[in-house]
Amino acid sequence: MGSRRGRRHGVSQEDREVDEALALVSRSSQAASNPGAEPGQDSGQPGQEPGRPAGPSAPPSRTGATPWGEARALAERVGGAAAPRAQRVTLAQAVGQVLAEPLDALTDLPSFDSSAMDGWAVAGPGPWWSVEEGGQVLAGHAAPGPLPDGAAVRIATGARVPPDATAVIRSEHARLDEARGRLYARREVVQGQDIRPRGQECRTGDQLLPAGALVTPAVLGLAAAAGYDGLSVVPRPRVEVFVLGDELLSEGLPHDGMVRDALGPLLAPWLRALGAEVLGTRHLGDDADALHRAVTASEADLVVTTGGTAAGPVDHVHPILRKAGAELLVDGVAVRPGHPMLLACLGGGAEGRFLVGLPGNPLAAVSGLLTLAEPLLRARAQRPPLAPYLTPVRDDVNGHPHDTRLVPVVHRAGGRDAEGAEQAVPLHYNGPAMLRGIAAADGLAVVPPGGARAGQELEILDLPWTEGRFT
Ligand SMILES: Nc1nc2c(c(=O)[nH]1)N[C@H]1C(S)=C(S)[C@@H](COP(=O)(O)OP(=O)(O)OC[C@H]3O[C@@H](n4cnc5c(N)ncnc54)[C@H](O)[C@@H]3O)O[C@H]1N2
Ligand code: MOO
Repeated sequence: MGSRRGRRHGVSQEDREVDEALALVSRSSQAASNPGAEPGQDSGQPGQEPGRPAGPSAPPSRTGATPWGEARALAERVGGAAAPRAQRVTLAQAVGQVLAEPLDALTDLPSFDSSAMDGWAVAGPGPWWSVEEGGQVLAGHAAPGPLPDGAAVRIATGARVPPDATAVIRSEHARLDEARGRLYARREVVQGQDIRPRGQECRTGDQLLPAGALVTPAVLGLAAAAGYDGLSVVPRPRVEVFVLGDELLSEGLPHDGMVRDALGPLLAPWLRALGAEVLGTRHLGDDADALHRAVTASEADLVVTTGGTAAGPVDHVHPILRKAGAELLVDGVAVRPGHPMLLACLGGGAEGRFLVGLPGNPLAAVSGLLTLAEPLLRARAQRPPLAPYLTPVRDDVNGHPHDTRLVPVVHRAGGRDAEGAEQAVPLHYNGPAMLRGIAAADGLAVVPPGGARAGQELEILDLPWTEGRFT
């Protein structure tokens, strides 16, 4: 706390008043109804109704904190400001990255006239005589010779259609009189049927996908079919995580005032799900020199720290950023939880190297991850912006008088109203030090200052596992 620009050291009277007011409301009206809420986090101002803007008696807004939407937009801008050079990688390495160049077909597809079915290639009207007893044209085999008019030859799906063949008849639609060596069609034969002509899907040079397309497993298949052995992609942003705090344990039960490090295990896979390459996660304790050395020596495009963003005696993030000559771009965001989060530029030339300082409280850290790291990484990897996604909220949600709130919700898995329309169900256990709510959630609802009424549409930030899948 106290991390707003120009007054990082100490807590102002104004800040104390805000938090005391919120804590009182929370204790009197929230605690009983919402066991998971924490003082100052799940409450509106006294007497305030959800969905109403803060009235004249609302505590004053904190100065210097960047509005939530502005902070996200700024993180996206700096992330996208300098496009990193394209990188040539194998197909397998490219999955999950973004195409740096359009995917142009290197060949016609199919690259030869091919049979769509197992059956007979025929030339001209029937009945046909079999070209050679037991003869057949198989996929991948040598080019067959021309088919004389009136002839038929067995053919397999994917095999080259002999020159001069006029149709393919599926085996189940043909009858072979073996004694006479004659082939009869059981139904009308249409010129060209079940022949896939060369270039049906694309011609050499056709654009199959534009630059910027996400390389999905389906894109890998298409690229391979179209002749690619590797792809030119936008490199994944490299991220290094420094977990701060002497009180953190890496295993076993919490004891003696120590707590388990919840962010080390959470951040690397979450960052990977956001498209980053994670160089490593290191626990640095509360050692300012070690943090300074680690931040200045890091080769990452983005350094993510956890904890130490406030103004306590061992909160070293601001001092080491000053010492490193970093430029603070965002120093506190008007969002709960997570308001002490910060974004700094560490220099690094045209492309820029950045640091996102996540608050130590675990849900506050998730809030910082989605507010600052996600847009920065997305823009740097040149992934397309996400269209805002709105859904009505099932229940009233208390808001902060001035700040945006991010509240864990379930919206895909089971949140439906009587008519079956999707709705977001706000979850309890959403205090800044709690992960119980977010662990059960598939999104975070963006609650405007003043709160929201049941039925009101709120923006939802999807979590990477929203659709029930995670790799
Ligand atoms: N006087 C004030 N103090 C605080 C304020 C305030 O407004 N005035 N704001 C509080 C808020 S809100 C937050 S968020 C935290 C942010 O503080 P820091 O970023 O400096 O975080 P720490 O002090 O290092 O830790 C806070 C809390 O989180 C626990 N923690 C830290 N790292 C981890 C981890 N990896 N895994 C699990 N838990 C972690 C830590 O033990 C503390 O309990 O400041 C408040 N203070
Ligand atoms: O409200 Mo703090 O920002 O716990 O997260």
